[in-house]
Amino acid sequence: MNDAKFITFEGIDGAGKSTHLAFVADALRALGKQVVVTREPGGTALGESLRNLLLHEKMHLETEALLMFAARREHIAQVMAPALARGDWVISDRFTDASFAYQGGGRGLDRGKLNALEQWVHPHLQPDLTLLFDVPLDVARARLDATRTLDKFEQEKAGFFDATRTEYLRRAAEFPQRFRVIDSTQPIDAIQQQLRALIESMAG
Ligand SMILES: Nc1ncnc2c1ncn2[C@@H]1O[C@H](COP(=O)(O)OP(=O)(O)O)[C@@H](O)[C@H]1O
Ligand SMILES: Cc1cn([C@H]2C[C@H](O)[C@@H](COP(=O)(O)OP(=O)(O)O)O2)c(=O)[nH]c1=O
Repeated sequence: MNDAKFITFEGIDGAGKSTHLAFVADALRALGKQVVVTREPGGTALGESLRNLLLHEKMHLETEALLMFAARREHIAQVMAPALARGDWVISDRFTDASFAYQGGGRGLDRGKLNALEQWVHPHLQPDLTLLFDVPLDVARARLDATRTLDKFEQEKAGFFDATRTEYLRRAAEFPQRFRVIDSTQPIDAIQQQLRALIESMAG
């Protein structure tokens, strides 16, 4: 039986997604699942080239949205769809909710255009579970400042992340059946306990 599931990790930069990705993958493997861990933008050779442009070059807002979806089209064709078809679990560090949150919320691109791109690129594919790591902006900012050199998105101002976070939370309310909002101000251990329980219930 193909019990493959598609799980996405979302949140503003510094919320803690990457910290928990490997944990969830390991927990699933311990339950006997084959797991593919991937990320967006990226996940394929072409997608990683597009990621490099997207994270470092200035471009028109619509170019940015189109390239995000171009990378996604390739990612679905080469990695996600084949993995799900053979029964693997797919865990992606970001997916289309990020386009709605960053290009839509953060940059103000019309949601209708994003809906059209989503309908074009993946009319039938949606995550089974989307983990939204939610933190106030000042917490995320302090975590980023402490740990890394900032890319194009991470250098955006508070207003951008405020709008990004608001759009993520709006989508979580719109699609409650697949979203789980994780209070990412909790200690890492507490979050992982919660994630373990979720994964165990999902993996049956
Ligand atoms: N719950 C947490 N409590 C304290 N620090 C955290 C927590 N989650 C993540 N961090 C730290 O914050 C930084 C950014 O986390 P990261 O997982 O890279 O965020 P993201 O992938 O969402 O941008 C890392 O140094 C990480 O160790
Ligand atoms: C997938 C996606 C990512 N992004 C942005 C969000 C992030 O700032 C950036 C890269 O994501 P991410 O992999 O989370 O960055 P990092 O490795 O630094 O944690 O791309 C969008 O703006 N739209 C999208 O559709």
